[in-house]
Amino acid sequence: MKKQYALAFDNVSKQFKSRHKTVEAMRNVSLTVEDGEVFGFVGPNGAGKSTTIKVMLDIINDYDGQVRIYGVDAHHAHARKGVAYVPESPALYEQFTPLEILRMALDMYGIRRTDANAWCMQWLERFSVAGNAKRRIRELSKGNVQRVALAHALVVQPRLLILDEPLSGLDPVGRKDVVDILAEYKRAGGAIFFTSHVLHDVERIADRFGFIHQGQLLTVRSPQELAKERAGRYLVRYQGNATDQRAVGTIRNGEFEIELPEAELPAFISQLHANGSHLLSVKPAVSLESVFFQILQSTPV
Ligand SMILES: Nc1ncnc2c1ncn2[C@@H]1O[C@H](COP(=O)(O)OP(=O)(O)OP(=O)(O)O)[C@@H](O)[C@H]1O
Repeated sequence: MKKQYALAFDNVSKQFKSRHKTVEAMRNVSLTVEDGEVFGFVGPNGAGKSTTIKVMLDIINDYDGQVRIYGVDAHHAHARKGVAYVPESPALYEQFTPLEILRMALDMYGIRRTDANAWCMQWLERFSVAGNAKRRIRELSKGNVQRVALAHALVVQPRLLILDEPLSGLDPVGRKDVVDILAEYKRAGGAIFFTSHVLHDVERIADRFGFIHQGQLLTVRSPQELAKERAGRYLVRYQGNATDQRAVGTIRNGEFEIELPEAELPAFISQLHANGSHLLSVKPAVSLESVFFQILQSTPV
């Protein structure tokens, strides 16, 4: 029997044409996400991440290739049965309360529960916004709106959750809470497709990462493969002169950061001392962005 994927992109291309130029937002993208898998879609601004999501949601429907959600062509609305989506900046009805919004989600998905109110409150509590359950959305902070939007997605217990930059707008505590909830959802068998242009806490729950650049899926890697690529690389922070072209900008006035392989550390540190700079810290490089740039450098686009 043919395997049924949560998501299957087959050779998908999308161009935006204007009078002056053509942008290839997706170029022959093929990828699959298994049921229960967490797939991180990573790429810089303008890489094609939102376009990919809009294709899944059929907001963009004039593309080449085929997209299937649980085996159903994404052009059909019923492909999105059991699929929930949270955009980067959720636009929830401002005049409603979080509790009303979650109740509406249950109605929209045709979910009837005798304990509907308690069930919704449970999800608002889970996202630490139960105290705001009866205030209007327009009175809530951006971070709390984001939490309500995530609760609104999970209250219907989707089998696939599509998240555009899920942690943007959340403080560190909020990010940890959300990642814990998503990890729980994954343990219960849920699949997630999330986009990110900066990687952070959410990467710990991903099973695989796809790297997109200029509409092209460059590679798909597991966290284990990425960890191997990061091994032996260090992030050096120092104060003083930008002694090396590779330093990635000022962190604060006069502070710099550079990523180096272990073999180059001693020479670099001696050079810092020699020109009067001060070493602030040396830590193993853990940023997925740095791996992304390595992939970019080693992949002909
Ligand atoms: N409606 C549109 N008309 C014309 N060009 C578009 C349109 N939507 C997207 N693009 C272009 O397609 C490319 C991919 O855009 P997309 O929004 O998918 O990138 P992204 O990876 O989501 O970026 P970001 O991280 O900034 O949200 C960009 O060059 C963008 O300018």
